Amino acid sequence: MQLYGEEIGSRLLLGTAQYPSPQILAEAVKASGTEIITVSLRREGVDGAGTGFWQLIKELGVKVLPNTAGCHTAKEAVTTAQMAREVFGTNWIKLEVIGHSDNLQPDVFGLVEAARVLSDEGFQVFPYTTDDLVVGEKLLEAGCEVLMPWGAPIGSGQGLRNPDALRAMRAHFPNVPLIVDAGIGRPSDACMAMELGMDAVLLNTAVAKAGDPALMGAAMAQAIKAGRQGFAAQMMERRDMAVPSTPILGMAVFD
Ligand SMILES: CC(=O)[C@@H](O)[C@H](O)COP(=O)(O)O
Repeated sequence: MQLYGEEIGSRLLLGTAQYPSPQILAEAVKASGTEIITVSLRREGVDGAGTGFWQLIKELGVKVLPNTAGCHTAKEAVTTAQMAREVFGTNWIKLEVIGHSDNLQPDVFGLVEAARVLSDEGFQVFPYTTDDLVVGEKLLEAGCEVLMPWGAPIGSGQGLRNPDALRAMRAHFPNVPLIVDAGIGRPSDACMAMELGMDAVLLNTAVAKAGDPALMGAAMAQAIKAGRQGFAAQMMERRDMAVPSTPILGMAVFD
C-alpha cells in the first residue's frame, strides 16, 4: 500500500493511548507488526509514561503519524500540527477536529478548513472524517490524498455502524487510500472493513483495552490480512435462496 508515496507493508495502523504500561504498548506494537503508530502531541502524562514515553516511541522503530487528538477548532488543530512537525520531524499529520463531545464526531467544516491550510503548508494530511462522500470530495480538493472515514465513534468498539456508506466510499473513490479509523472493537470488525475494500484500519482502544493487548494486536493483524485476501479473491454474492452446493445428475440407482 502506498501512502503519500511511501510503501507501507502492514495495513494496520495502531494508536498508542490507554495501554496499561509503556512495556505492554511496546509488546502490542511488535506483535501487531504495524509499521505506523499514531501519537498525540497533547497526550496526558498518564500510564506512568512520563518523558520515557517519547524515548520508547523512538525505540519502537516504526513510523510516527502524529495526530491532533483533543482539538476542537481548525485553528487549534493547525497549531498542534505545526508543533507536531517540529517535534517529530514529519510532514504527516492525522488531522482530528472534534465537533461534538457526545460522540466525538468530526467537525467536517473545521476539518476541511484545517486540511486546506495544512496542505498549503506542505503537510501530508490524514483526515479523520465521517463516511460522507461530499466531505470526502472537499477534503481531496483541499489537498488530502488519503481519507480516514470513521467506523463508529472513537472508543465505542461498536464496529462498522454503516457498512453501506463505506462501500459507497470505496466505489466513489476507487483510487484514494481509505483507512477506517475509530470504533473497531474486535477482529471481525477489522476483517469486515477490509472485505469492504478498505486499504487499511487504524485502531487503538480495542488493543489497548484488551485483556492481552499483544495477543489482540496479533489477532487484529491476522484479521486484516484475511479480510484483504477475501476482498482480493472476489467474494461470492449473497443469495436470497438456497442453491445446492452438490450438483445432482439424474437419480442414484441402488439395485
Ligand atoms: C488514537 C486515535 O487516533 C484515535 O483517535 C482513533 O480514532 C482510534 O479510535 P479507537 O480507539 O476507537 O480505535
